[in-house]
Amino acid sequence: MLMANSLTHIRPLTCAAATSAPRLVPQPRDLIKWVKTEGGFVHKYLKIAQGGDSFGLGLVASEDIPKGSDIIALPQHIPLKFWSENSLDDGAHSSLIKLAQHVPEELWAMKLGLKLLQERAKKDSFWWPYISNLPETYPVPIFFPGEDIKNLQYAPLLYQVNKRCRFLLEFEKLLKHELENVKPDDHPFGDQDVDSSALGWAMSAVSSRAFRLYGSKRPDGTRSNVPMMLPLIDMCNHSFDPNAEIVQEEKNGNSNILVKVVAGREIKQNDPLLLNYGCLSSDLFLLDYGFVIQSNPYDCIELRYDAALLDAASMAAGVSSPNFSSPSLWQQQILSHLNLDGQNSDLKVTLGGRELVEGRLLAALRVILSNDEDAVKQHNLEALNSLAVEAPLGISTEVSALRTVVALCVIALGHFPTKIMEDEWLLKQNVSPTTELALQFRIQKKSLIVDVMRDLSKRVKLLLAKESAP
Ligand SMILES: C[S@@+](CC[C@H](N)C(=O)[O-])C[C@H]1O[C@@H](n2cnc3c(N)ncnc32)[C@H](O)[C@@H]1O
Repeated sequence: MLMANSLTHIRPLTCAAATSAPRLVPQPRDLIKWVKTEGGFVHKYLKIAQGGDSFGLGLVASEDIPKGSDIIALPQHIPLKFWSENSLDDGAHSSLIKLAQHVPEELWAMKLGLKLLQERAKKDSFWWPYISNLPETYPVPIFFPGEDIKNLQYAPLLYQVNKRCRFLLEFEKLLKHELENVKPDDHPFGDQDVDSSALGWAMSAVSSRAFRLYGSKRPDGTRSNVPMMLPLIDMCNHSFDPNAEIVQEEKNGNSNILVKVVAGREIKQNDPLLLNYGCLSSDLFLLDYGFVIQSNPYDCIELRYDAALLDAASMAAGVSSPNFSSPSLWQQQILSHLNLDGQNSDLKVTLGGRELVEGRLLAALRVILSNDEDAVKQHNLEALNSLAVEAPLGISTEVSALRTVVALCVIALGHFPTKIMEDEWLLKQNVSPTTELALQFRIQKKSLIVDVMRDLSKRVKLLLAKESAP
């Protein structure tokens, strides 16, 4: 928690503008004009406006825009990438490359963030009109006060937040060490100090705004996958039901790839332009983007496949002597096929999302609770993994398996220190924006568990009704 506290404030660079999303400078350049001046295309009915409750700014149609229209097109030199066509091959660039080598692949946003910081520190950066339009702060958990990190109440997310905070603090030290004796001309940040707060700002700017798109062609004809910041396009807010999409268009062979936003359907006057950022869990939306989506259909909760816990859950569900802790040899073999047993097994399983119960967990429950080797061997793993395949090992095994999951849900809910009703009450008090996000997040997690329980209980009822039908 202390680590996160130390990242609570980013470098105070400017005074905040009177909008819900203060920008790096109070009156930045007109982004639409800049894109047009640089040879980009912007639809005449597009404007930047307040994006709705707590969305910050967004893009809005000032008149109806027909389906299929090009709305924005950026020529190749406008997106900000780690390797840009217009990067100078100088000492500062080589120092940046060296620093980037210390960033783990999973924190790719920090790598592009280094480039963003370099451009932010440059006096005459080509991208300054874009950078000055970026938000001054990001409501992501690495900047939450310690109390609100605790308020998230969900261990897998707390783990990720702490990991990112630890990385930023370590990286700050590494940067100081590596740049100690660098000549001012070779300094990647124009001889300016970069601390963990500035690194956190850059990492969050990238994680909340960058898109991974096709890069230039490799010699074998395939294209690399390159994260890039897309000025103006990144003013679009998110929806799982978007009205626009990003397409890449090759012009003149390989030399110029346009990145475009095209209307996926008619966009009515005053409608916001919305893109789908991806089918992501609520953990990623909060960690990378700093917002919480109500009833996210792609959210799930993580559990550990733990034999003792499963025995306890099964007994609570009415199974007389479950053998998760002592599976027979044939059951153990199936568990290793499911990667739930043996060296390097992956014991992280999930509930929720499209699958409702992760296939590997469902198959393990069915197999262990069945105890009938012949019956199990009549099915392939695909069938055992699927909730859509109803009761492959008989109704009584299926009921035991589903009830065990319901009991697991009860146990998981018990790990949260507060109940949904208490959280909802707290949300109605005058809480800070970060407390509000933490409360919304944990309400969503708990609601997801309740929804899984409700769905599975319904399935159990239907199965029992079928069993007792004449
Ligand atoms: C790519 S930027 C979009 C432009 C941004 N609203 C701005 O003011 O610059 C992504 C950020 O917009 C906000 N945002 C986008 N979609 C949202 C949504 N559906 N709900 C809440 N906030 C959203 C979040 O702060 C997110 O990190």
